[in-house]
Amino acid sequence: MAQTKVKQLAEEVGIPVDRLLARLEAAGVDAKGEDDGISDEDKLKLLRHLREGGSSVKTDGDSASSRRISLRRRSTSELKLSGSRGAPGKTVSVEVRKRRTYVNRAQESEEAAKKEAEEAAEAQRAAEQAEAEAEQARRDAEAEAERQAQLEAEEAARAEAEAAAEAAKQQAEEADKAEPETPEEAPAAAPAESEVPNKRQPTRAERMVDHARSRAQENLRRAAASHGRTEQDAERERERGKRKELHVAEGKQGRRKKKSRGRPGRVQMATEHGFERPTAPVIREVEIPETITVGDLAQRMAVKANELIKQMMKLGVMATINQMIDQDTAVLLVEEMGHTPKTVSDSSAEEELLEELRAEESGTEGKPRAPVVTVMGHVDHGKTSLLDYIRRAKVAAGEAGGITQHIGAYHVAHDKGLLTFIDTPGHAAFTRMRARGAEITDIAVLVVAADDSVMPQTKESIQHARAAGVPIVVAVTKCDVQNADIDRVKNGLAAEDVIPEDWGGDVQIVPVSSMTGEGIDDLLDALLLQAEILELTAPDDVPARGVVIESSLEKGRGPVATVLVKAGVLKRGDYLLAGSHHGRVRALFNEAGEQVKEAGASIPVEVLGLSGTPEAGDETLVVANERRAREIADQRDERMRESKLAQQQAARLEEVFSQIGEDGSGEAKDLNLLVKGDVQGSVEALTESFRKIPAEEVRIRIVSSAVGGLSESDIELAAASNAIVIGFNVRADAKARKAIQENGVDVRYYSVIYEAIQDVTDAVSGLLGTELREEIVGLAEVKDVFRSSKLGAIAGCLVVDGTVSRGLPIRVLRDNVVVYEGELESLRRHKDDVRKVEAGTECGIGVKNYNDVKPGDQIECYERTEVQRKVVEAEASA
Ligand SMILES: Nc1nc2c(ncn2[C@@H]2O[C@H](COP(=O)(O)OP(=O)(O)OP(=O)(O)O)[C@@H](O)[C@H]2O)c(=O)[nH]1
Repeated sequence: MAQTKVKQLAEEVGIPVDRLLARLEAAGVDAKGEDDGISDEDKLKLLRHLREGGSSVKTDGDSASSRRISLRRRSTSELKLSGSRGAPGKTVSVEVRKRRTYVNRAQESEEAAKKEAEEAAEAQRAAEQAEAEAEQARRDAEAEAERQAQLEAEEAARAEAEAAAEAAKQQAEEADKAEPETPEEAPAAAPAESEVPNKRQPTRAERMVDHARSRAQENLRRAAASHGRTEQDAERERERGKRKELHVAEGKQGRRKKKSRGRPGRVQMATEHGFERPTAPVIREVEIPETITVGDLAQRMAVKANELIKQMMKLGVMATINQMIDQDTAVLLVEEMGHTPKTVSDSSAEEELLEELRAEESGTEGKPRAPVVTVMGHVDHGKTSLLDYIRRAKVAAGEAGGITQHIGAYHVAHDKGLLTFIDTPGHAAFTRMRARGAEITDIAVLVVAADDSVMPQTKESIQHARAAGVPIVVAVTKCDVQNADIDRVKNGLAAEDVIPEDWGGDVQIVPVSSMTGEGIDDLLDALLLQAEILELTAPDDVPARGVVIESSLEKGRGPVATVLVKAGVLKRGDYLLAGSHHGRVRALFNEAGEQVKEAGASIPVEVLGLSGTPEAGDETLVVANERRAREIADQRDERMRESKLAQQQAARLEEVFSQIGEDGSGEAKDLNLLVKGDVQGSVEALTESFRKIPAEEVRIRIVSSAVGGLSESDIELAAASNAIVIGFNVRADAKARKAIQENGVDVRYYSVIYEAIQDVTDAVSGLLGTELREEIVGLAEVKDVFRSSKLGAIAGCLVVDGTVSRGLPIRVLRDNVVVYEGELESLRRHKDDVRKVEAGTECGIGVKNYNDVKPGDQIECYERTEVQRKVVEAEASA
């Protein structure tokens, strides 16, 4: 017979061993200890006893406990999460506690129902708790491990859910199992069990199982979503983070890595991009100077330099980023890239500045200023001695040590006023200054030695002064010498049309001696008197401007420039522009070597602080700031470089007439001529004839006429006076030829007087007319030739230079030899008729009445323009 031990039975029914022993004793079963065996018969005995009223068996419990029996079940399971990527694994203990109490419904049906509901709720809570723990475990796992862990978490969640479901199922089964037993085996101990088989018991079990299953499914779904989110999950994520996508990554959120959501409480910044994609291409107005680098142009168009270089390659131009391109090319490129070009002159900034200065000066009243004097004359006549005497006697007078320094100019305080002397004697310096456009001299002192009278250079000096329109005061030097003859000097001067005052003319003649100092004060008086007549004034409350007299690079001082102020007051600290250099005036020194704070009109000063050494004759301007100074200096530098390449614009005979009225004034224009001939007779004949040419619109001026070959001085005078040189049976010497080349002076040689007169006559009367000049505007290379029944031979070409336009005359070249001249009949691009085709573009060209065009030929497209006709070719090299 099968025997169960008391202990086992007590465990099975869930009551203490003592209590079971008491009940067994009451039922008459002989069982003393927990290890005593109980047979089936004993069990039935106990059951019978219990049915018969065993419920009232007194135990140490209360009466209520006799009416019910509680089954407690605790199941513990372990959830093992293996770590990934080196993270340690984790074990989560899951404990499910369940308690079920069976109540005798016969006695407490209502109460039992209530209790049952509570128990069911408790069971439900227990299951939920288990699931909550599983959920927590899943979250932890999610945080610690990534994809691999998720997969395992999925597994674990499923296992756990199944465990929970299993637990619930087991419980339900147990309840089911208890059902048949209860009415027979333990009616007293568990009277409620007689009622267990009612309909509610299995329903509840099923419900719990269903619930556990649905939870398991939910867990599964979440686990799966953690590494492959569904659309709803993404939406939820967006909602949670309030994160908005960039338009550039639309629909690509799945690619992004999960990022930290920042510190709690931190203000969530909008992550939307600030840049908005333009809706239409931006068309810019691009300023184009006369020359520009590729890189700079690209920057102005806001495109990458590479893009621009590519575009240039398309047009057939190979260029690097730092390459300079001219304005025309730049304009073409800007148009090609869809922007609007705006050409600006290199001198625009300077013009603007000068315009401002002019406007400022025009409204300002001029103040009297000292005259600026230049000393000229024949060699050894005493120019340097005179200047030295004045400087020594007048500048250094009263100064300690009497040290003076040569700065190119100095000023003298005489009893009656101030005078400024240019310290470089001779007309060469004077002319050079003039040639550079610097008209700084107010009065010319013509030095003539009393013992020598008028000499060739005296005459030249007179001509230079006249050409510049500068009044002359004659200083007859060496009056102290024995053979001094002032009357002879006066005679010589009168022969040159310099008439002394005492002879009824307007030229003051002052005898002086640089040895004794005799007459020096009279000379200064005469100069001041002349200045008074000239009424020299300059505004002083305008930005200072002046002219560079000379400059040098000095050790320890840097670039030093002597500037003669023409208007305004130059001060220390001013931003000065001098030629193509600029800088802030660091210090100013006068001719005595003393530092001064400022210098007004007609005062020469040494300026320290410039970026380089400007050239004599360069204009200086004070500008508002360094940026402007640098801008204009750069433009001037650029212009200078260009002018070195291009020949200086000198007057040309054929342009004389065409320039009439160009300035819009309608006034007569001067035609300056410098005449040199082999003999006096021919020179006189020429000058007389020129003066007699009837010209209404052109006024002929003979700047100089002399016998002899063309000298450097002649060319300099012609350049400074914008004169045309007429050489009759004479040629230029080597120095003069060099000067001709440098200055671009128009020199014409004749051997027949009539021809010279005729040319000048034609020039001033406009009879030179115009001639047609050709300009090649485009060149195309023939790549292939197609035959068309309608159009004949069509040359498939690539335009390699310039522009090929319809309606212009063309030439067909074979090996650089013209083989045909004609017209362009058709110009096509991709079967479309076009008006013009730019360089770098392919096109089809049909040549009118010419079918013999071959691959390799070149088609030149040219334009005819009218230009002033040239009379006689200058033979400068002769
Ligand atoms: N007795 C006397 N001699 C003078 C006078 N002026 C100049 N001399 C002398 O004449 C010579 C030439 O004088 P410079 O002053 O050198 O003449 P310059 O015109 O400057 O000469 P270059 O520089 O060669 O053009 C010198 O020996 C002087 O001493 C003067 O007024 N009286």
